[in-house]
Amino acid sequence: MANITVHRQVFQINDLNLWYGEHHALKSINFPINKKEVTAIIGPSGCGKSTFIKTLNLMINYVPNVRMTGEINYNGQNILNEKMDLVELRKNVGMVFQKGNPFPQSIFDNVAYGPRIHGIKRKTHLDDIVTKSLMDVALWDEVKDRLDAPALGLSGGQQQRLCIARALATKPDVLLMDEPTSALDPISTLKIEQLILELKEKYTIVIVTHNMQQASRVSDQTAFFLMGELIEKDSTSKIFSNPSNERTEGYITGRFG
Ligand SMILES: Nc1ncnc2c1ncn2[C@@H]1O[C@H](COP(=O)(O)OP(=O)(O)OP(=O)(O)O)[C@@H](O)[C@H]1O
Repeated sequence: MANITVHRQVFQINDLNLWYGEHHALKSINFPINKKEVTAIIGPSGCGKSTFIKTLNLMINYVPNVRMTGEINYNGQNILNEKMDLVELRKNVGMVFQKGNPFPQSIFDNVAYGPRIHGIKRKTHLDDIVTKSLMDVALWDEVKDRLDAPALGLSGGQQQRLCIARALATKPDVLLMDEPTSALDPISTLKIEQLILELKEKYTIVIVTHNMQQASRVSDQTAFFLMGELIEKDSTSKIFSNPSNERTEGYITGRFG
């Protein structure tokens, strides 16, 4: 029988340290991220949440004077290895930011952007990808009659769903979301949360959030960061009902942060 290794973890982070110049922003982080689960990263401002999520597809490499040690194993391969193909990595590990940031192009071209970069040119193929990606984020019905209209004409919540569709169009297996609803109204926020719950059937999702209700609503695992350290990571129900560390409890009960 073939020797097949099944990775339940998409990422395994081992002893990850990160410095911005002299500032030690991530301190010896050890962290498995499970496949097809939602992992929430919580913690007070400046604790390293955004820094951490940006290491997972090496968007952090765009920041000058960053140094890292340790390992970030993605499907068994250490992405800190110099030979890593970053275009391929970011195709597989997509990212959505705080504010929807569509390109100043049409709705169609925004979603087709990634597939085109990866060499898909045939119109019918692009049509299929764009339709499916927009359906996946429940935006299709709202935009199907105006795919050639500028994406910047959409509402904030629609722009954020469009950016999720743009990330999905390259068929990633991980979706990183850095405070994806912090600029949205409550109804748009609920739509994104509903979407996250649907997307986890197919994707592994890591979400940074300041909103603890949101973490408890959408995530399976929660990790609490404080001053660059991972204080505790556990199932979301355990973190919010009976955390092991008193600093986690202090944060989730609102005693600090
Ligand atoms: N480009 C940078 N250069 C230097 N220091 C940085 C840089 N980006 C972040 N830092 C510092 O690293 C630490 C972690 O920042 P990070 O943005 O990851 O925190 P965060 O938990 O995401 O905060 P917030 O919730 O406010 O977004 C902070 O002390 C921050 O000032």
